[in-house]
Amino acid sequence: MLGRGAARALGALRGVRGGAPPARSLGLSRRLLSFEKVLDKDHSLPKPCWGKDMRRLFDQFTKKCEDGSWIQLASYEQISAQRSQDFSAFIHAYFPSASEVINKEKLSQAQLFTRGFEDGMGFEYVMFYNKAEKRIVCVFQGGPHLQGMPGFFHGGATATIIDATVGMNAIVSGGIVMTANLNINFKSPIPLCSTVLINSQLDKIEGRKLFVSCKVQSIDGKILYTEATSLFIMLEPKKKKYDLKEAVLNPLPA
Ligand SMILES: CCCCCCCC(=O)SCCNC(=O)CCNC(=O)[C@H](O)C(C)(C)COP(=O)(O)OP(=O)(O)OC[C@H]1O[C@@H](n2cnc3c(N)ncnc32)[C@H](O)[C@@H]1OP(=O)(O)O
Repeated sequence: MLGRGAARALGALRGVRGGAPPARSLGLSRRLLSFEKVLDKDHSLPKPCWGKDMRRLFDQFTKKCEDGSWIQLASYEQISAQRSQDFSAFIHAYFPSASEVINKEKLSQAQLFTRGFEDGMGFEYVMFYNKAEKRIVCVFQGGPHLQGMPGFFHGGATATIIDATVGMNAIVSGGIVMTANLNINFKSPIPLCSTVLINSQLDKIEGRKLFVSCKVQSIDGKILYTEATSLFIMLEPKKKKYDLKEAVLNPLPA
């Protein structure tokens, strides 16, 4: 696990983790977007449902965080209440027509797609970020409710975790971005309930465009399951009022 120095470095970046007090003891309201959400469960920390491969890779990457070259990204179902409101206001201002058709009552049931499954049944994952190399590695263990062809992951589930990973890579560099294009080549089916590594790389930034690619591989690196390229667009900077990058790196304000 983390040494004290690494834990402090991570804590400074994220303001949480490594013994930081939970949201409630920080005095944060648990009430978000006018409904109840538990803020302080970080889904990217080890759970009993994680298999030995997932756990071993978590430990390996956590060790790499000790010198500060890698950062483990925390993952909550929701960001803080204030940030949720700021973010919603920004998005609604950016997409006014969508804002008109969004069912405000249904919003009370909203949650991050990849975190909406019972533990172990859907997407179990943890991401590690290397700023110098512009890489994010996602350790992903997909559960039985992600089946497509019998015994294998659904291609849409694979696309989802790819989008989440390359998307996170774009966010940490560009702030508020949206996927404009995602090209996926499925090379080999991924066995259900296996653990895989998703290696993503920020290839280039051109103005508001971020180009991110990734490979999904077996944990021994011998099988290339999937490869993808993507284009993310930073939402118009002049309209930007919300720092998503900061929220990702530091999800619970001190
Ligand atoms: C926390 C978990 C993170 C997970 C990440 C998940 C992210 C997502 O899944 S987002 C959901 C899926 N994506 C969407 O719904 C986006 C829908 N699309 C849109 O809203 C808009 O097209 C949007 C915001 C991407 C771009 O719109 P806008 O800001 O008006 O930019 P626009 O002026 O059209 O384009 C900017 C530039 O990008 C280019 N571009 C835009 N789309 C594309 C595309 N699909 N392919 C190639 N180029 C494109 C344009 O040609 C333009 O280039 P240039 O500046 O050289 O002329």
